[in-house]
Amino acid sequence: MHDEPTTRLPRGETSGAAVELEGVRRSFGGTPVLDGLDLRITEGAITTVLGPSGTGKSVLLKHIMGLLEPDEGRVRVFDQDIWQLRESERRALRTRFGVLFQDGALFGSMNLFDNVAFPLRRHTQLDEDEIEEKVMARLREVGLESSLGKAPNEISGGMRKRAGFARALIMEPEILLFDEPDSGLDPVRTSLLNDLVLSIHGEQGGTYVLVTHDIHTARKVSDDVGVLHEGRLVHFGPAAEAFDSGDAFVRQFLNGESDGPLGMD
Ligand SMILES: Nc1ncnc2c1ncn2[C@@H]1O[C@H](COP(=O)(O)OP(=O)(O)OP(=O)(O)O)[C@@H](O)[C@H]1O
Repeated sequence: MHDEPTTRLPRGETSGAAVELEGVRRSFGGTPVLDGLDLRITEGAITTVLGPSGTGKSVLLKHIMGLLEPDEGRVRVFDQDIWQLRESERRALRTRFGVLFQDGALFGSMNLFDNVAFPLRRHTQLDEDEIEEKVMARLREVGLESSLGKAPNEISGGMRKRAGFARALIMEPEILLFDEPDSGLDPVRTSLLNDLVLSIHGEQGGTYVLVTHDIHTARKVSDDVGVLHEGRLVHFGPAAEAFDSGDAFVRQFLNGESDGPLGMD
């Protein structure tokens, strides 16, 4: 049984961070994936974490949401150390997150309307008229109101991402996590999705965290950029600075060069 989390700030004071990771270590089968990672995600900002395939970007998102517990280190969400909370409090904290998974993670047996309505039907007492109003508003925002009766396999990859975005927004999350929103999309559709991310964030605010290996996405949408390599952030700061970094790995990765410390393995 836990008392009030010891790391919570005095009432009325906030750190301005939506999420903070401090010295987070996590291994799988003896192999370190996160190796003393520090990260501060500013409330209201769009933060992008870039890194090569298999560096632990998805593992990082799961730590941010409290789905994976670090072997060492702390994760604070809205100034609460989430592993000092009771399970019920942690579950309540997770409802403040929305997630857009790589493939949209839509239910194949449901049309788009029912996919977007699903969290409301499951987690709220709203009646069907109220649900319809909210779902239609979200589908309109992402330009899918005329496809509401379609199944996920009847629409394009870009439309599936947008439907996943609408579903991620439906519970009005304060923090929205995007796991490679651009994977599998061509450059034009990636750019259109990024425009949509920016316009919805501009209208509604909230804290967005994207993980991606697409530097164009990072350039376009980010306030802050972190670069993950070998379990740590080798760079973190305002987007403009990331692209001028003197670090050899950061420069190689962000400029897509074959020459540098990052090899084929
Ligand atoms: N539950 C798990 N059990 C064992 N190993 C895991 C688990 N989750 C992740 N890993 C390992 O952690 C490493 C990082 O995986 P992760 O999916 O976070 O990478 P990523 O950067 O998101 O990759 P990609 O860009 O290819 O999606 C991989 O080697 C993966 O096999």
